[in-house]
Amino acid sequence: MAQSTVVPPPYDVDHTRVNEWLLNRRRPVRDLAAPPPGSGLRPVPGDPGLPVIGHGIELLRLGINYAMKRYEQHGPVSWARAFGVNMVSATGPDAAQTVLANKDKAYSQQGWEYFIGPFFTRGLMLLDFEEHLYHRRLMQLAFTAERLSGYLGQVSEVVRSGLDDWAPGTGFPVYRSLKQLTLDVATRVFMASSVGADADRVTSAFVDTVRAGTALVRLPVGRWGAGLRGRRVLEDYFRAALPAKRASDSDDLFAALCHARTDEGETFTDDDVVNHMIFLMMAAHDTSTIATSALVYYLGKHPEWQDRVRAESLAMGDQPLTVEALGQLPALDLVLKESMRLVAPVPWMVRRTVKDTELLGHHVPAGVIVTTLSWVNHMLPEYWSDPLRFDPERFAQDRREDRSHRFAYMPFGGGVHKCIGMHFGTYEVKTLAHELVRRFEWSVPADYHVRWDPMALPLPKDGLPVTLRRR
Ligand code: HEM
Repeated sequence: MAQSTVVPPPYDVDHTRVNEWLLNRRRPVRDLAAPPPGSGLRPVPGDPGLPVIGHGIELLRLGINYAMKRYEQHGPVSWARAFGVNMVSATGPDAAQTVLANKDKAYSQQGWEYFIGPFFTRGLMLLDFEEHLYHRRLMQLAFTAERLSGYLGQVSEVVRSGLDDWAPGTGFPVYRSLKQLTLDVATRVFMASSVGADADRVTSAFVDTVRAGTALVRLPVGRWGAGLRGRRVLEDYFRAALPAKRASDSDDLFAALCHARTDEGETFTDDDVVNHMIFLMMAAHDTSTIATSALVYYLGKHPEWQDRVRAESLAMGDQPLTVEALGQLPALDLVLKESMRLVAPVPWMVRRTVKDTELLGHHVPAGVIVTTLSWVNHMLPEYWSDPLRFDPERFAQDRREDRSHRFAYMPFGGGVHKCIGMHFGTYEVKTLAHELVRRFEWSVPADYHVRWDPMALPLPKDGLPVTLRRR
């Protein structure tokens, strides 16, 4: 595969001198580890960065821009030290495929464990191999087509009543408002309840647990400490709700996990249910909020697409959205795909090698953190025409640029850990968008460019203010 040409940053960073310096300085290249003699493998090139903090500052300040720079400098496989460990970047679709398809069983979820293990312990994404398959099979029972249809009806209800409360105006804070709405959806669909008086405590516990993963200081203080406290709040919350849920026959996801039973009689323990619920709430909440925020942003920037999406939704009338009805919104489908290409809600995926392995001809030793970078893959000009341009038609049948490589487009990951909530998440975001365009019109100034925070997940730094009008 030809090396990528220089790609401008896909989102703005502050063009301060410090950032420019961080982005452009070159350090002497060092090998990560010597390949076994006679293996014919090459070492992984890279460098450790500054003493103690390594390249952590660059990653936190520059995010994908920095990953792109390293790809240009070293190619698809390189290493850097950050957050106290050596990390190998597996950039580009070929590298992502090797890692995520994991044919050699060399890549384990212990990579996530290192960053978010203390906060999301034994969530599905943190389990490995046989144990993971066991839990995934059981959890799948909560995501059958029949269950999804049931959830979808509830999503529509919550979204419709939530949007009735929105007070339009100039500078309307899209991100915060969507985050509240997706939390309301999650508490209704996942728990058949409202977190009510606990809402603020539970919401901030989620925020703290998610942000803790990129703490530079991994001690029970500051960001890391807040994450640990957040985890305790969530555990107490779900554990207290568990007995009633076990006894109930409600149609929410929490109850579905309590009652999941395979033909062989396998079930989840109480601890399993609490761990899975905490992870699921996190996995569903931020990702959907970011995907919807990106979609709202691009529709605000491109009124011709907003009109097109609205025309389809208005033509559908007031009927409740079903799985089939959602399939009849092709423009919305294109726009959502393009929004998640331009802003991958989960921009990187983390693994750890459990044995020495080969990655695109490079020797990667056991015990190393390996990251695949979906957001970078979405931006490579080898796979996408004019990658920085908002161009939903690239996903249309006659172009299908996403088929250029199985791992060129991977907002939901790939391989055995591919997002189990992909269909639910897609329905939720489409429902939100459908109800939004029916009720409102919105715009952003022509010279406005949102900045996505490279900390943990890409959140709009300024909360994404738009001018919102009721139709
Ligand atoms: C737009 C919305 C979403 C996006 C972009 C997204 C993205 C992802 C990605 C990239 C992964 C793979 C991580 C890896 O391989 O390391 C993943 C895994 C996962 N997601 Fe999602 N997700 C979304 C919504 C949801 C929702 C709504 C749920 C639950 C209802 C959910 C539950 C999960 C779970 C449980 C896993 C772990 C799967 C496993 O390890 O087997 N996600 N998601």
